[in-house]
Amino acid sequence: MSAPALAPPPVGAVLTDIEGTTSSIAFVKEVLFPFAERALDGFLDAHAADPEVAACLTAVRRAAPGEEPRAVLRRWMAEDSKAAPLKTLQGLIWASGYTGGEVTGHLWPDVAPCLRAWHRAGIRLNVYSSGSVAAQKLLFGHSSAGDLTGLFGDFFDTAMGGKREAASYAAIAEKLARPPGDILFLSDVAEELDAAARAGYAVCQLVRAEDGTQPSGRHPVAADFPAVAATFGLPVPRLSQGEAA
Ligand SMILES: CSCCC(=O)C(=O)COP(=O)(O)O
Ligand SMILES: [Mg+2]
Repeated sequence: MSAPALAPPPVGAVLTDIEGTTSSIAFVKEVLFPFAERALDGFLDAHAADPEVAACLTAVRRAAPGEEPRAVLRRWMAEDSKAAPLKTLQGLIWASGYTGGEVTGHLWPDVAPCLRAWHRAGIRLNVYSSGSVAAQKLLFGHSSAGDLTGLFGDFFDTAMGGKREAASYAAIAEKLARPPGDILFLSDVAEELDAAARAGYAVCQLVRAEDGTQPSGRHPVAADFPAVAATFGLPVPRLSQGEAA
């Protein structure tokens, strides 16, 4: 007789990535990034002296001495660099798009019902993205499912360290005052999951067909958030037709 499959240990908190996990890669690459690229010059012309913008430009000059900061920012955009000054500036630029109604934060239809059910069940929800904390709050605050910011406890960006470094996840667990094994990290990127797993987290790879994500073979996979819930013993809400993936 074969041994019964062991249930995974209960999850007390979820830490979720955004691009490729809660939201489509196409939204980030085809809506958000081009919006920031188009608006960059006008934004810098109007705001270069604002303290937060000036600090970003100083950081760009320090990172690429002798180069024109706008050219550096455009190169970083083309490379999808996760450099902090670029991410901060993108967030500041997106603010006008979200608040003016030009941009709505994309969420896969299965995401909000699960987040609400997990929150109701007392699971602490948190975000970790390369996008700045301000940009994360904009996306969830102006999302296709309404303002979801109240569901989240903490938002983390690369101020905690890179997403492919185990130390970042250890630092986040400390901030959340939880043992790493109590936290489930959700991402589409295998290297991020590797790092979180090294720090002791439970992990799950989101393999969303529409994004063309390939399973790494190194981690549990889920096609959507209800599949995450089923695998890790979290509440599974009943989805209406439009919310099913
Ligand atoms: C906060 S929304 C914009 C996402 C972004 O700028 C990005 O670089 C994607 O990073 P993620 O870590 O969410 O994959
Ligand atoms: Mg991602």
